[in-house]
Amino acid sequence: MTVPVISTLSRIYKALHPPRADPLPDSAPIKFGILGAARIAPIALVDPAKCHPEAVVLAVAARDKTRADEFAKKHGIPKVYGGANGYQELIDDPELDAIYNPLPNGLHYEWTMKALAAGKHVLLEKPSADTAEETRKMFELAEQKNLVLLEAFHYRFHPSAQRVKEIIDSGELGGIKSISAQLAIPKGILQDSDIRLKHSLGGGAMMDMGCYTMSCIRYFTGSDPLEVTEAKAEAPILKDASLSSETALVDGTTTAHLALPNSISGSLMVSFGLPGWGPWGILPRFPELGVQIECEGGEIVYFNYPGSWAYHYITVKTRDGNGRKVRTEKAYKPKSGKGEEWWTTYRYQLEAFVDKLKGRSPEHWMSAEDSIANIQWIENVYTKTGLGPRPASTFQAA
Ligand SMILES: NC(=O)C1=CN([C@@H]2O[C@H](COP(=O)(O)OP(=O)(O)OC[C@H]3O[C@@H](n4cnc5c(N)ncnc54)[C@H](OP(=O)(O)O)[C@@H]3O)[C@@H](O)[C@H]2O)C=CC1
Ligand SMILES: O=C1OC[C@@H](O)[C@H](O)[C@H]1O
Repeated sequence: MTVPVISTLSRIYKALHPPRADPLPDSAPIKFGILGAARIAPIALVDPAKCHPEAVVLAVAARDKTRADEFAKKHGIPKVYGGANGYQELIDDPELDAIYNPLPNGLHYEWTMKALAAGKHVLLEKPSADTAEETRKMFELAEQKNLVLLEAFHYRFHPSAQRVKEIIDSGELGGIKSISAQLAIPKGILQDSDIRLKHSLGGGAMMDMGCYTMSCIRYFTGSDPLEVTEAKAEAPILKDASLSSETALVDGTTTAHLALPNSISGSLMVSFGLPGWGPWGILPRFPELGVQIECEGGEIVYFNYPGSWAYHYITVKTRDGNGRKVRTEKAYKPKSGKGEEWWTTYRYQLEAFVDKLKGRSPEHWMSAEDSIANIQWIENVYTKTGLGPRPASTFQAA
């Protein structure tokens, strides 16, 4: 027991404090600029770039210049843009090759379109945009301009997600009968001011977390749903929940049932506010981070798909004439191909993004069609709940 705990902790430590990679003498690094001093940016791009020999974060922009300066100083980023035109100045910087867009969901479309228009490749945070139509337009522009656009579904790039897919596709367990995915955190974690709770910024649990569950269901079954058969959104979790329309349209918890081809049933549950348990509900609940796949000849439980780099397990239960067998697998490093045990999901994702920009074939990718279908089915869930899709951007592309 002691050894696995120590090896897990040392892997997590190394993932969060990655060794610096020296630049390659014969391959210029891809120079990234970051839109906004977002909380996700350090783990999703700054740290992965430090340990990638062909990536460097050269610039950051924030609405408030002081905030941009502080972020740049803390993360060793040489160039800073700030103020009302800061985002546009960053995008127009001729030294940059690629833009990382971790803005609130409702701003993904506008700033990705602007970045592509300025000739920059874009690594775009999930969910791609507020609507499928916006997502389609972004990918069309990227294609027209021969630029790379990737929705940052980092979990997909991790060997553990690929191992689960490999087990399913091997046919070892027979066809899938049902799949269920959850992503939920205990109540009290999000501040009322969080972008996830603002309808006008594309907030809502189905957007923020549901995009993962929808993506997992579609990826592991290898198909799009046929129908959202049932969907229910529960009240917002804001402490001062006045029922203004902005607040009332943000789902704190959503559950949905999906019909998929081959009579597969899918279900998802996402929440920003799992209630406590025990006396008066004072004991905090553990986050729900799993995918369960029931097949004709057994079952797979994949725990912690969004944070698989830190810790995960894949339990495979098989049933055959000889009874039941259970095995547990872990996959921090691919059996073949590039990767290290300590690489985060984001580091694997960056490897693929840089490979694509360098004209190499990434080992894994997420296609435009995949991103468009994912947000379309999120919209379909919202429609079924009665809340309706998130508001389309008012930005008009030139
Ligand atoms: N891949 C992953 O694991 C994760 C992805 N995400 C995604 O990343 C994105 C950002 O999430 P997160 O980092 O948690 O969010 P933050 O609130 O920390 O960052 C959002 C950034 O958007 C900028 N911004 C611009 N306009 C507004 C506005 N009107 N209101 C608020 N912020 C604004 C702010 O930049 P400025 O500094 O200029 O003020 C801020 O830094 C989301 O799309 C989210 O879904 C989030 C967490 C995990
Ligand atoms: O991308 C994300 O991953 C983890 C979640 O807790 C978070 O809200 C989301 O933005």
